[in-house]
Amino acid sequence: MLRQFHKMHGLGNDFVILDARAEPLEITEGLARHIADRRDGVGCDQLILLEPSTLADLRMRIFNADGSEVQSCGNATRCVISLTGAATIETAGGLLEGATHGDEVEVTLIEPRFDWDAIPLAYPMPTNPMPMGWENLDRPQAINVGNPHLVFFVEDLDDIDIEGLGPGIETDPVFPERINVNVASIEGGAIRLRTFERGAGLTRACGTGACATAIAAIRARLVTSPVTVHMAGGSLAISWVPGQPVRMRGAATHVFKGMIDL
Ligand SMILES: N[C@H](CCC[C@H](N)C(=O)O)C(=O)O
Repeated sequence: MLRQFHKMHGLGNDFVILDARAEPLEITEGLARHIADRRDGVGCDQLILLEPSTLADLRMRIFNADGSEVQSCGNATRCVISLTGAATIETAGGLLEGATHGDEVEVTLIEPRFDWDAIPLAYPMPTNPMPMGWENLDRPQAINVGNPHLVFFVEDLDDIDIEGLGPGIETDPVFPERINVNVASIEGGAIRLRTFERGAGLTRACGTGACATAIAAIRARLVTSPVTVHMAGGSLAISWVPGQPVRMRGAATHVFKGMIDL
């Protein structure tokens, strides 16, 4: 069965978006992996499935390149708002709101959660920072912004082998749902970030990673809100004050429309 898809990206973090609001579509882990495959499929970091919602303008489901279905995706949320004009989006990570401002999209995610069992961690432990380390990365903050993130601050990003360290941290048993790994440095009041994503590996940008890292930096008084987060694919403006939802603003790019035989 031929289905139309949209190829989009948020600062180089790329997506295949299937709109199943009019005609239902079942996505298995294997089908998500196939579509995401950059040789045998269309190729993307995450597959995004749009469905009807009784709570919001639409429901957005997120499948990582490894096929795992997860709760939230900041960059894809901006793309879906830009593509559909939706103002509210239901996700497994919470109800999100957004609006387009010129060629940028602003999204209000959820109020972040910090308790060990909200990340989740496998057992009670402080999360700010966690009393743990992996080689030359230690004492990270663990934050849930709809999906789980670990944030390390380092002096020099270029000293860190994030592709070598990422998989072992992502799958450490202390994280029963695995975790997204963010490594950041503070430069001139802004943040430079690289993210090894759960289920997708090193991506050119991570929206929820930028939110979690900005929150961690504000909590540690390393920066003040709003803060710019620079990533390989571009920059996001993040705003957050304790007790409030986190907000991000940045670009969303439509690349092409295609057909796929499912
Ligand atoms: N890898 C993430 C999902 C995609 C998040 C990222 N692409 C974003 O823009 O937030 C996870 O497993 O929670």
